[in-house]
Amino acid sequence: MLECRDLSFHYDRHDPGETPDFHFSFRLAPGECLSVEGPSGSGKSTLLGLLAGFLEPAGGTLAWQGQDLLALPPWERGITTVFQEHNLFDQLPVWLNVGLGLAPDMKLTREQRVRIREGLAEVGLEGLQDRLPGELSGGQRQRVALLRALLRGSRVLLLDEPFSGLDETTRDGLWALVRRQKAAGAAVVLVSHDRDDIEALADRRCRLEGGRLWPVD
Ligand SMILES: Nc1ncnc2c1ncn2[C@@H]1O[C@H](COP(=O)(O)OP(=O)(O)OP(=O)(O)O)[C@@H](O)[C@H]1O
Repeated sequence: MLECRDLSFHYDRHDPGETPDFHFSFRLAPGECLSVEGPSGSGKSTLLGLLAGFLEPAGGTLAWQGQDLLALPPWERGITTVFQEHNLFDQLPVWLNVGLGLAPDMKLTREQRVRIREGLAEVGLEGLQDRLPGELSGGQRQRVALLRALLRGSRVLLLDEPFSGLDETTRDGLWALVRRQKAAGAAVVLVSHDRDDIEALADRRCRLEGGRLWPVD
């Protein structure tokens, strides 16, 4: 269970802007997907940043199966985030960019190489394994980043509008990969406004408003 209890945060500001203080609480079982909707500026990236460990909360608790995650740096939390920007390594070919998810030291086993090749085919990138990210379209780069995150097999996946702008076939392939991760026990937080994505993947929906998460029926 991913358990987030009154995880709170506020930005230091000098202006009297309208950004509220944030207080996030939710529970997410292994294999479950929670979708988060909310208007621009409502705090969706802030929520993901707190969960991933890129922002430090002012208070509250965050635990996975009872283990305190706040005590751990981002890379030890077992959480993988896919942001809107793809964060690929420009100097590495596609297959190695994906491989970094499986072996951060880039020493890939035969099985891992096979898994990468299969994964690339599943998301419609067959034959592009030797290209550099700069030689791909935006949608292709998005698929590389997603595939890297999904093959990593993290216990918690944070997805920020991951399927926007993709054609249906590609999106279906990526949905299938996310479902497989769910079946393997990953808890997924999906930031999305896309009704199809939400219906395809989310077990529960919530909305971010006034700095808090509210359930949506
Ligand atoms: N570094 C910062 N300093 C001060 N305020 C910030 C900072 N980053 C974000 N904010 C404010 O915090 C609020 C939440 O921002 P956040 O980026 O989490 O929203 P969001 O829901 O992800 O928005 P979008 O959908 O546009 O990406 C906004 O009002 C934003 O102006």
